[in-house]
Amino acid sequence: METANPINYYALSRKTWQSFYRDGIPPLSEAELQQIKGFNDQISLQDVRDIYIPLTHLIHVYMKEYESLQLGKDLFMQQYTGLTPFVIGVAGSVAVGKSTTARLLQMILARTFPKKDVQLITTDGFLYPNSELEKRNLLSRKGFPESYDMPHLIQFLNQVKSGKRGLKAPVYSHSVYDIIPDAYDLVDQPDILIVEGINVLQLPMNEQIYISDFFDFSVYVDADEALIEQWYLERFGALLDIAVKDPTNFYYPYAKGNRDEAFRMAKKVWQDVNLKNLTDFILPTKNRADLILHKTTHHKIDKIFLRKY
Ligand SMILES: Nc1ncnc2c1ncn2[C@@H]1O[C@H](COP(=O)(O)OP(=O)(O)O)[C@@H](O)[C@H]1O
Ligand SMILES: CC(C)(COP(=O)(O)O)[C@@H](O)C(=O)NCCC(=O)O
Repeated sequence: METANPINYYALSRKTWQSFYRDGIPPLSEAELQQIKGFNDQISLQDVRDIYIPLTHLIHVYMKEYESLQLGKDLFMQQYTGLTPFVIGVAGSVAVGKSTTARLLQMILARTFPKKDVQLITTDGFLYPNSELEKRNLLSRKGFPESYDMPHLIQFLNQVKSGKRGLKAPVYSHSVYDIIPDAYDLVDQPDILIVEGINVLQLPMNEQIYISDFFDFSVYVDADEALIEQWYLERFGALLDIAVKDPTNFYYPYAKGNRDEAFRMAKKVWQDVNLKNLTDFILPTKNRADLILHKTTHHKIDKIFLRKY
């Protein structure tokens, strides 16, 4: 897989990155470490210290610039609009670890800036429900650009930026494999909103405005294809283990059936759907991100690319 364009990015080793802003940061408390382990016990706490803490400082630099530009614009226009949410996009392949990265970021930002309300949504919730995908003959295209209700997502982000209260983001469940009717994530005037999804840096045709127009900072989570496939299959295994106890789970029949056959099916879905989506529609958006986090085996971040301009 091709790496970031070296012309407009600083290529930084993990060692260089972790040397940024090391001083004066209080160590994570036992409760915070437990909280992180609580949502994924595989996460390396070394990564949290070495990668995510410098990252929050970088985001703070962008936030200061954002606030100052907003105030400057208000002064110029002789008006007061107040601060609008700072929006962070997290992009990357299916199963590369976007949602894990986004949750970590949410937790560490909230800890670093205790007065800021940090909220998180995922664009999976803006997929059309399976019934609608079926009508549009798109069931085998889940995750591709046309499977999302982009106008809805754009309108939603516009409302977030306009300071609207009590917004309801629809919710997708991997284990139901569909949108959950009547469920939602509340977005209520956050100071920081993290928007995570495979499509967040895409430039769909027929849209006057893109999702990324609402972003004040963006991250692309990157890794070699073979590793992402491995993580996809590991997650599939974990989904089967959960499903075996629940007949209503989408994966229940696979969990009860022959495990090798189930994995053969998952491999085919990876090859025909998610890998194709990665190659054709997700990877081309990588060089639009402000920061690229490159992961190697065991999800360890080994290289970081920071956009120069
Ligand atoms: N930093 C990490 N350390 C350990 N495991 C991780 C890490 N990030 C992701 N994973 C695992 O990789 C799989 C895919 O991660 P997930 O966050 O669900 O990806 P995405 O949101 O990109 O589809 C999951 O099984 C998750 O537990
Ligand atoms: C819902 C998704 C499009 C989004 O993926 P995510 O980034 O949340 O893992 C994906 O998990 C998916 O369901 N893809 C379709 C093919 C499949 O894996 O079943």
